[in-house]
Amino acid sequence: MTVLEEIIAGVREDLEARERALPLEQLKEQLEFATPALDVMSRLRSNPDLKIIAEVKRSSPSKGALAPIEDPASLAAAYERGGAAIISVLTEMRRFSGSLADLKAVRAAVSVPVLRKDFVVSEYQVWESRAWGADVVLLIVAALDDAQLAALLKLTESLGMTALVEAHTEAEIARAVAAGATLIGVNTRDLKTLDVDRAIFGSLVHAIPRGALAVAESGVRNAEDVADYAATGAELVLVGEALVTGGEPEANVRDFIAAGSAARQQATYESTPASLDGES
Ligand SMILES: O=C(O)c1ccccc1NCC(=O)[C@H](O)[C@H](O)COP(=O)(O)O
Repeated sequence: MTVLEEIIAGVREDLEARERALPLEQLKEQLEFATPALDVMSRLRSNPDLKIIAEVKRSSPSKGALAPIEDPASLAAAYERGGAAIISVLTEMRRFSGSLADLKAVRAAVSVPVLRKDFVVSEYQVWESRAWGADVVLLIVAALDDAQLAALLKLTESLGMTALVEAHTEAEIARAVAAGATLIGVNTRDLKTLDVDRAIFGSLVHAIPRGALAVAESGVRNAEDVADYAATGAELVLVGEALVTGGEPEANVRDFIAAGSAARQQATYESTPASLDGES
């Protein structure tokens, strides 16, 4: 079994227990009272800067324990003060020490969109994400077949949420596009081996259509890495470990945005015909 398959096996077991405790029909009733999800794509498209998705991440299969994060709401509030466009909350319990309670606490603490970062393999989890306050749901192409991906994306959007559809290869990006994804992530961590290769983003970004937004995920150690992703075409960068272990989360998010935005501007300038000609 790959790491991804092992994680998903555990996710399915935990999911069965939650479905027994709260069947889907009862869960749907809770949504009648939920506030609508935020319009994430409009917010993202209205801002030309490099945007940071800042993650609440206690532990991971690749690194083990990262940070205790006793108060995820305070961490998320610091990320928001630093300018994070989206707060990502890992809700998987066994390997990432996350929970739906973290998602709810973060939702209550910030006004920016909140991403439920988990291994979504069923419609129940999509309904659940909305019920616990998510605006964005992660859908991992490698974890789903084409029919599942299309159905989960459709359900996510029908509930007013946005799907961050994550790929790791050109073929997976093609599947994300075929399913109708408009927010497409390239995870530079191979979820089967856990190896990180940041250069993968630059080599695959051309496959993401212009109408979609490109997200570089994983492996950021510092502002320079954010700038490198931005220079090669990232509109958003998802950062976990560097923010939870780096201290000063607010200042670090701010620095990452500044470095990424400067690199984006430089890349745009260099690609305009006038600048190539040396004209002003
Ligand atoms: O982080 C892991 O080790 C991991 C292993 C298996 C599946 C998913 C995993 N991480 C999820 C993520 O995508 C990252 O948390 C996210 O991109 C941030 O990565 P990083 O900045 O490298 O912490």
